[in-house]
Amino acid sequence: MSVTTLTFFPISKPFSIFHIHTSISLRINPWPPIRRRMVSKASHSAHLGLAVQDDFHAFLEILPCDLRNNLLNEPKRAQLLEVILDLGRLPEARYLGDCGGKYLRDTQVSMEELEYAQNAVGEFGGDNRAGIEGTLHRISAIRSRNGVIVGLTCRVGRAVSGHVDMIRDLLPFGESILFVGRPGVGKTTVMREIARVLSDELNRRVVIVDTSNEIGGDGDIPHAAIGGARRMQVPEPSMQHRIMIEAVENHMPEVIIVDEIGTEAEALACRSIAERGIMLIGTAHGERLENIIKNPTLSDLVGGIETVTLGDAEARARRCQKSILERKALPTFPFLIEMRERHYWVTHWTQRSVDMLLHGKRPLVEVRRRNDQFEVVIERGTYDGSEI
Ligand SMILES: Nc1ncnc2c1ncn2[C@@H]1O[C@H](COP(=O)(O)OP(=O)(O)OP(=O)(O)O)[C@@H](O)[C@H]1O
Repeated sequence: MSVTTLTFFPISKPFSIFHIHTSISLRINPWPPIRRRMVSKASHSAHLGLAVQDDFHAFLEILPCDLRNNLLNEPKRAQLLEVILDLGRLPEARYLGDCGGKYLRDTQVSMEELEYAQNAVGEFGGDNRAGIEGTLHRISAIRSRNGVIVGLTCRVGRAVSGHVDMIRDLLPFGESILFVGRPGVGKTTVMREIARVLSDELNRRVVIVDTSNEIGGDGDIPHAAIGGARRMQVPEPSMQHRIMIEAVENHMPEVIIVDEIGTEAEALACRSIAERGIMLIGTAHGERLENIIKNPTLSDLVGGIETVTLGDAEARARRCQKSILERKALPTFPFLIEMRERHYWVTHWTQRSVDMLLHGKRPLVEVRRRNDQFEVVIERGTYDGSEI
């Protein structure tokens, strides 16, 4: 995969988020002309400036007894992503970033231990995922050919508050935002907090279409982390698009939040919802904007692409080939955020970035990151995307 680099404009004096955004119309140009840098202080002060709640004891309950103490006393507990239990193999803990993985004991996982874990969690859905009632943890199963569970990936779910400061300034405008990034980078976690901020602080009517109960947690009463946002459960993952439309038709939302947009039907449902003026907050698989542009199923989210044949004179004037790629329509999501790391995000104004990438140019983007004081710093830079 090609590496994307960013070059920054020099930083001048700081601006407050409020000052910058009150005077702009996002549909015309989201980046104000003289912005170089803006800073917001993280509003919470527990782990690294964020308030993190992880219901860790409930997570430990589903694991073999001898692993519990081991994990409870682990100094890297805040970085723990998931515990892997595979039949006949050593149980493993996986940590964020460079921390890697670690075996938790030197005896293999037994069938009894897997059965114990299965009994301790809720029912597995069509996507082979289950949860622990009242928590945000996600348990995913691997089955044998005859349907028996032979492996479990137990992911720690956390309610984090303060993380949304990375994009808090974008939320009041009601423009749809698509998050992309590698698995585990924190997309679902931030969507949960966005749901809370939009419903409780900005008083929007928010509906979460929660396909595997990952955003609102397991059980029929959603987790407090989503604030006053309402949550619609989805009986089968293949019905996600239908529930999205049902949410709009029956519950009059101003905002729809949906994780893992992955099929053409879901992409179409997003377009139809956006055309009704409803704000969408979603995630899609892919690490970069280019991945979405090149993905035939998902490219509609960023406007879609088509091949256009130019006349001889036009091609000569533009100094390009006669067949070129153009964006087909307005993007469903005016903003696309590449979550490169938990605290390092690249924000695209989708329409302009797609056009420029299709023309072989490097668009201007906003890089949002936390500095050493854990403040959010926003800088503008040119994006060095790979060739489309
Ligand atoms: N800001 C944060 N602080 C602490 N832990 C976090 C933070 N963001 C995410 N996590 C933790 O990282 C793990 C992965 O987060 P999350 O499920 O949100 O990732 P994701 O990008 O949605 O992954 P996937 O694409 O696989 O669903 C979880 O255990 C979550 O609790």
